Amino acid sequence: MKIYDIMKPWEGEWIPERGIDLNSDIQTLRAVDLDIYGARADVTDQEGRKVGEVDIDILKYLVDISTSQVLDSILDKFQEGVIAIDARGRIFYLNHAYSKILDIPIRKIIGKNIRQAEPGAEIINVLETGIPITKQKQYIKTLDKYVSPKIYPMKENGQIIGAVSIFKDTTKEVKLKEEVVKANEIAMNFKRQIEAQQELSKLEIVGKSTEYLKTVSQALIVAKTEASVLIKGENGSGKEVIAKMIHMNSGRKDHPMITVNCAAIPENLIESEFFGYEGGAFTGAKAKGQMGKFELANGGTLFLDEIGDMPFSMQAKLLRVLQTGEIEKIGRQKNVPVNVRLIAATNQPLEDMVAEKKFRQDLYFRLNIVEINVPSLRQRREDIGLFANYYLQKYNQQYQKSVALSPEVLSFFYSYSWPGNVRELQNCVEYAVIMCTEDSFGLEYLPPHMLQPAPSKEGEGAYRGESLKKAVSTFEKAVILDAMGKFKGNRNEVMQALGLSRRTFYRKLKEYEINCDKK
Ligand SMILES: Nc1ncnc2c1ncn2[C@@H]1O[C@H](COP(=O)(O)OP(=O)(O)OP(=O)(O)O)[C@@H](O)[C@H]1O
Repeated sequence: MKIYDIMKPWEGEWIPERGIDLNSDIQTLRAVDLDIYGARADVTDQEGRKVGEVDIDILKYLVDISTSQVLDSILDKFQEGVIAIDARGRIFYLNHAYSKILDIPIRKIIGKNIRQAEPGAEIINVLETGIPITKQKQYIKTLDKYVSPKIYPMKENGQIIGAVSIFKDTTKEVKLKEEVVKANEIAMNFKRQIEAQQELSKLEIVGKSTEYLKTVSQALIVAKTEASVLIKGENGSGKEVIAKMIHMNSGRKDHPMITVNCAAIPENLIESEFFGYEGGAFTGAKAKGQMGKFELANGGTLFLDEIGDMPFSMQAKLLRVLQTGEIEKIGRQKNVPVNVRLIAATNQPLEDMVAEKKFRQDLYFRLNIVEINVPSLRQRREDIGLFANYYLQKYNQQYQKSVALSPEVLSFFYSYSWPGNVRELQNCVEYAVIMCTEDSFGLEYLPPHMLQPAPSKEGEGAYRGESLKKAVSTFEKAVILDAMGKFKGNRNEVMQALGLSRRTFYRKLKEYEINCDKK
């Protein structure tokens, strides 16, 4: 502060004998030097003319409080910690708040060099660079505290003569804010879980375990975007169910969702299945041509199930469509633009397949913008009872029966590993409802692969009063369902084990309405 900041201006003309220069710095004055003045001192300009007057009492007071002792007592009233170092880094001042916040007695560090007392302290950087540092939040791990430091260089005539750091203990505020954020997150998760549950009941989807609701809420979030989604999960865990949910909650819900099971299409037909062809494009082609899945899904969603089974050559073609937004229809000169959202699903470790060069890395990245994992039934055991009752009701209705679930079967269900997941449970309940001739089914009615069957005389009890044709179909369906469970829903293995051609196999699935064909 300068003298002119506190002087009372003088309007008359008078040249004094002695006065204080109006540019004098108050801090540089000494109280004893002011004793030569009376009650007032004259203030003079550079030519020695009186330009004002100052009250000596006030001036002496201000000179006094600028001594370090007074400053000390003021700084000591601060709740903020203050530390000051000189040009060499020696600590010449710190207040009690500093000592309290950082839990260091003053005597331990006063007079020491900051480089030894606190190596790596930010104030050293400020001393060396002259650039101030302000931080909203700095964590002190050893004390589990947060501070918000403001560190300034002290300069005189452009030279750095020291640095001062002022910081507040913000631990309570930061922790409170963190609590609030956490509470919001919990509320948000809760809200999402409620939304997920509402969505499930709307779509007749079963599941209330936290793991499954998490998957459902992720699906609902991603549904609102246009991002490609890769759904991962074991066979029969419900990947297609999640894909449908994404489609039904997206802006494309009024357009079709077309499902392609990449494993079910023979390699030589896959291109025409995807892109379609013009009439007469090749021998055996339909006269009117055929639309491919991309065209059918235009405006909507294309769900590529078992993407890991897509032939490598086809992967390149798919990638091109994703990059250009156009398809090359067989037999057509001009490319056809398509607007399709892609959802892919796999039960194979695609990352490993990429490493083994069995799956294109560029396509993998393109598909895997968002990844959703569907938990296996083992990972959500609390849903097992729900599913069991849900399917029991469904198949009792379908087969006009009123079979109940015995407690021993239910407890077996909870302990079983369900390698084929929801589909296996569904097939198992359907099988049991078909086979059961009693009011409630016990373990003996479960598909044989799940348990060691009790030895029985061949054919005993096989006749149940129905025609041979009906009995054969019932048995055939049960065998397919059982094999589906045994091979965890892997259709290729089931086909092989049952000695069926791909065509016959899919025809039988259709005929018996076995729910695993992605059509
Ligand atoms: N949450 C659920 N609620 C009701 N049914 C479900 C649920 N999840 C799966 N399912 C049923 O389980 C069966 C298998 O589901 P889905 O076809 O979606 O599995 P997936 O993982 O796509 O199978 P795959 O690996 O064979 O392609 C279907 O009949 C489906 O309706």
